[in-house]
Amino acid sequence: MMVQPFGARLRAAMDERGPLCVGIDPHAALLRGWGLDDDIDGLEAFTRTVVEALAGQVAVLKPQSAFFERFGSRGIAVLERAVAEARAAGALVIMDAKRGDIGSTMAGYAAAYVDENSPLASDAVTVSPYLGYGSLRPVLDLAEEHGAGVFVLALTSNPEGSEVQRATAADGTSVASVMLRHIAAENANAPVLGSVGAVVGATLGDVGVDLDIHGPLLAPGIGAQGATPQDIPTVFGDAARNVVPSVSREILRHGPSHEALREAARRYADECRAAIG
Ligand SMILES: O=c1ccn([C@@H]2O[C@H](COP(=O)(O)O)[C@@H](O)[C@H]2O)c(=O)[nH]1
Repeated sequence: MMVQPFGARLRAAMDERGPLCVGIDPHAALLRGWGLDDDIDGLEAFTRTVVEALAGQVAVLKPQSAFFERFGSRGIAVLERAVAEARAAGALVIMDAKRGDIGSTMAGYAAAYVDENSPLASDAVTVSPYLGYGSLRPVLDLAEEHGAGVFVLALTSNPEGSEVQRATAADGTSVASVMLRHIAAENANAPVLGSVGAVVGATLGDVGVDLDIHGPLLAPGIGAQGATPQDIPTVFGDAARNVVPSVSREILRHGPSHEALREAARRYADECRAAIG
C-alpha cells in the first residue's frame, strides 16, 4: 500500500493532536532524577515510560539518537523498539540523528532511517547539509520513495550555529538562506505541506530570513534552552502555522508519572497552539 507523504501525514497529525513534538532525550541526569540508574535498564525503563505516556497523545516524538548510541548495540535495540511502538501508537517519529556526509555515505544513512524495511525506519530524520546541500540527494530521494520526511538543519538553536549558518556569500546571501531556498524548491509541488522541513531554533528571535518553504519548520529550543511558545510568532511570522515546536527536558523532567508527563505535554501543546493562532 502506498503510504501518504510525510508532509500530509504531519499536517493531519498536527491538526488532530496539536503541533507539539516531544523529544526523547535520556540524559543521565534525567534518568537519575526519575530514580533510575544510568544504565541500559534505566534507559529502557525511561524510554518505555515516555512512549507509553505520550505516543497516543502528541503529534510527534523525536528520539535523540545520541543518548541511545552511548549504550552501544543494546541502546540501539531500545531505540528500535521505541520507534516501532511510538509509530504503532499513532505518533509520528522524527529520528534526531543529524547525519551529514558525502552522498555515497548518505545513501547508507538513508537506508538506515527512511527505508520502511529498516529496523530503525522512522517517519523523518534530521540531517546536516554542511557537506553541501547536494550531498543530501540520496536521503531526499529515498525519503520521497518511502513517504518519509527529512529535516535539514538551517538555523540551529545554539548560539554557535550562526558562525556557519549566517556566513554570507559575496552577494550577501547567507548560508542558511541558501539552504532554505533549496528546501522550498524541494516542496514546490507538494499539495498539502512538503515533506522536506527545516530546523530553525525557537531561541533566535526575529531571524530576518524567508521561512516560507511550504514545509514543516522543526523548532527546538523551547523550555530548557530558554525559548517559550510565545516566541513562535516573533521567530516564524507568517510561517508559524507550519511550525512543529519541540520540547525535551522541560517535559521529561515531570516523569516518571505518566499523568504528569501527559499534563506537561498538554500544557505545552495548548500554549503552542494558542501562540500559533
Ligand atoms: O537546532 C537544534 C537542533 C536540534 N536540537 C535537539 O533538540 C533537543 C533539544 O532538547 P531540550 O532539552 O528541549 O533543550 C536536543 O535533542 C537537541 O539535540 C536542538 O536543541 N537544536
